[in-house]
Amino acid sequence: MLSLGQLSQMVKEHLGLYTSDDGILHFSKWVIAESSVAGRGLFATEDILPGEVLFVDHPLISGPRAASIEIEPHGCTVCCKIDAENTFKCPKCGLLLCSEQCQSDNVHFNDCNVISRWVFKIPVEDFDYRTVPRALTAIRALLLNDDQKQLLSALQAHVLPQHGTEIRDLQEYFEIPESEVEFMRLACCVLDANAYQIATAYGKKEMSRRGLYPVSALMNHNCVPNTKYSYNSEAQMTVKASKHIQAGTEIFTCYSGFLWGTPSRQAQLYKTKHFLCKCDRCADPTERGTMLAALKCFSTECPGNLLPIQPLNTTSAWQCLECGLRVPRKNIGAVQSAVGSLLGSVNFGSVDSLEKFLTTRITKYIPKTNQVVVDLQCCLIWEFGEAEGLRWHELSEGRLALKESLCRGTLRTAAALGAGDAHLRGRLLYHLHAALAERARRCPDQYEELKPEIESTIEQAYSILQGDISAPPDLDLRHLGFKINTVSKSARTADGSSQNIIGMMNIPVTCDDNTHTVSFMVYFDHNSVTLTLGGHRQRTPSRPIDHRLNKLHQRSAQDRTVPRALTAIRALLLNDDQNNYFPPFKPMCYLNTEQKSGTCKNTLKYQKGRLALKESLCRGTLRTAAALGAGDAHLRGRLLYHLHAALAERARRCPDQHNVKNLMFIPYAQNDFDGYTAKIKQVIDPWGFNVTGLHSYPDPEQAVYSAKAIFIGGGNTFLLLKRLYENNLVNLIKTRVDEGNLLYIGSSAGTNVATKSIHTTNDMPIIFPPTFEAISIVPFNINPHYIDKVESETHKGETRDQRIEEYIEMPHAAPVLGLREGSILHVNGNQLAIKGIAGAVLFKKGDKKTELAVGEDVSFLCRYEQDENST
Ligand SMILES: C[S@@+](CC[C@H](N)C(=O)[O-])C[C@H]1O[C@@H](n2cnc3c(N)ncnc32)[C@H](O)[C@@H]1O
Repeated sequence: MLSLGQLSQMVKEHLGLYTSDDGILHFSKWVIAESSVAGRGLFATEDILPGEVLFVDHPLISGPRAASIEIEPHGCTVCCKIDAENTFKCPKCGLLLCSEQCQSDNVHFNDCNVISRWVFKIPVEDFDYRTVPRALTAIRALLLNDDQKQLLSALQAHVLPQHGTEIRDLQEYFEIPESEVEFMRLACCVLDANAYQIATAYGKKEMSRRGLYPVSALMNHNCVPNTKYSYNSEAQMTVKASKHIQAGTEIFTCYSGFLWGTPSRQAQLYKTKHFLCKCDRCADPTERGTMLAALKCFSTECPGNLLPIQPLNTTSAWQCLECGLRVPRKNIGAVQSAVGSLLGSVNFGSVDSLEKFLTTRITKYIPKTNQVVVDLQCCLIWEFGEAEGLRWHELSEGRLALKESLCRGTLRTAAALGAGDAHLRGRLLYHLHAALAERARRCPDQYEELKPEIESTIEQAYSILQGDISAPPDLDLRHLGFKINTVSKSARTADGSSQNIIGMMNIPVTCDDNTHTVSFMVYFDHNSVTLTLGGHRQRTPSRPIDHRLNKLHQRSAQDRTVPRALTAIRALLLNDDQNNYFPPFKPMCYLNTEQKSGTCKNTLKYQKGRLALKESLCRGTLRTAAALGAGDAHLRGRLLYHLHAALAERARRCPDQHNVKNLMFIPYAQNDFDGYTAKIKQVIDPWGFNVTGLHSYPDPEQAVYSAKAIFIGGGNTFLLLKRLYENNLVNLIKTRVDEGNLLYIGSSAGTNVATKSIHTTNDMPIIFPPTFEAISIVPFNINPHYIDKVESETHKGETRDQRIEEYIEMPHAAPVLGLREGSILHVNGNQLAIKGIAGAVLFKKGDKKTELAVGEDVSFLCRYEQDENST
């Protein structure tokens, strides 16, 4: 047996081999000492603050967890991928592998070398594919050097017949030297007493592993620990204080389920670690008032709860806190078994049945505070907003509210137990934040009210979970304040690879004193977030340097977990010339469009116009050729070929452009959404369309994504634009219209917002939109309901012409098309025509007002380029 001094020295050397990310060797604020709880333990030598790193440990050995192999036997023993179709047995040693690459990996080379030295009793083909992987972690102990073997042997081992059975099974297949059998058996006993399950990356399904972390192994257990631990992608384990640890006190971890009731924890600890915990929580029948173990009183008249009289005695009778009824332990056991059987009937794969079971069945038999209820509640929390079919945008109002209240309830329970900044608390705070953010997205009016909690929950969640491989991949971005609109989490990219897409995100980025709003697609794959440029840049009025971008830059200097997005974001700081070299856009696959490769600038600015321009140039040149009498000349053939290709491309982009049946009405310009929609419906439905109001959809963005045609009605333009921005619809509508995927109809205010800006509306500015910049389907302004000056008019106010002229004099002014009542501007790609019955007028800087007749082609307006510097 090593002395404490020798053990401390070995531990120091072990830690010294692996410095943490910050380069600090965390060994200064604690020592290894005799513990009154059990054997040796770690003790604080100084006060340690919550969140302080105690040490960063590295596994002596790691490998598959025997229990998980029983459940999921098809894991690769090198990369841990579970791939039943491709896994195969190594012909030399019988270990499972998933690829040639894994077979030639060093890890496998070493494993195989040890095993293939043994004499085989039966051929590899006859091996049960579980047997060798189950023993693999212990087999790897044979590869340790002498010092490491000594350290392993110095750790606590429960040498009992139930530990090490995997080595006995291994001996059925191989003749193994006795010394190796002995050491592997010891390794199994040490592993069972000390190993930690290694967390996997968020959302990644892989074979579960355990690791023997020698320093962590010296921490004793307490049901309310004062530390938390997390893993990075190299399986390094960082142990931090989850609460203030006073100098001289013992440093504890928790070996059991934190939200389990005392009888369950006791049973598990006894069975696996061979001790009965006597901590304060275990000694308190109510477990700090959380009543996690409580059962309903057996007396049907009584609403009270039963709890163990002496929780530290596993045979203690239970008693009702209300009526005092005493129940023998064996009767309690019978109820607990019945609850267990009831749980066996639940289909855990179905959230619907889980929710139904939780809300209608289980609470008939056990109190709402019972650990079984709390556990099921956690299952729902993790699923709502995250699982397939239950993504944020698909979540019903009821479920969103339920998620929020379950998060709050479970946070209360964790706080009552004294969890401190435990991983569980971080996870719950993240989920509460996400639920609140979703609520704010759905009800923008509530944003101001929700904002403080949205920010504080993510702040706390971030400080607890940062650097943790199992943390949600968008934690960083949410913490930086980016609003992420969930669209879909799984989609296929154009190159065929499967990606998880969180959604679209608009980031204001400052460049040359102008703030650009840039749309990104947000992807994540297990432990990183990727932002991909997509959508359109929009210039918005100048704002101060974007502090979030700076924050991201600063963080990159010290934090390796900065999302891979950083490089993409930095690219936004390039000037226009550099921008031309920016790599081609990736297709925005979830919108089902394929954007052609091109420079950033081209794709952004001219994508829409060029297809339409090509079409109209082909037609124009064909007309010229025909007028010249070209006949079937080569030139005509070439032009026809190009016209055909342009038409085919248009048809590909909008396969059913002319097959609109449903019209999405956006009533945001008025306040009576239902009444306004009903009015429009009454007129349009009889024409063979089905009109639905956007307000009737739970997720407006999602609804507009799916719409083929929208109609934005009139009312107050300021109010309308504000609501469009609040619902993130401005960029979305522009993108979809430009791609040819969405038909746009606007009347009055709906016409104003389709233009470059709303400067030329006739409405009163009753509310502030974030900017006057509008959807910009056309690059000029419109004045709807244009009225000519009536010479006999005695009214002394400004005429419409005077008002428009005032705008035209401004440096930022674009041309203004005045549409008289009964006029329509028909936009088809780059072809613009005045239609209807009343004609229009055009105001341009430096020009006199021009009359435009019905039928007139005004496509030239589309080519109007505003001086970029004048905004
Ligand atoms: C990982 S070791 C902890 C370090 C151990 N005390 C040592 O000296 O190496 C786990 C073992 O320590 C003992 N232990 C840990 N926490 C305990 C507790 N709260 N009460 C009783 N025994 C405990 C149990 O025997 C358990 O199996």
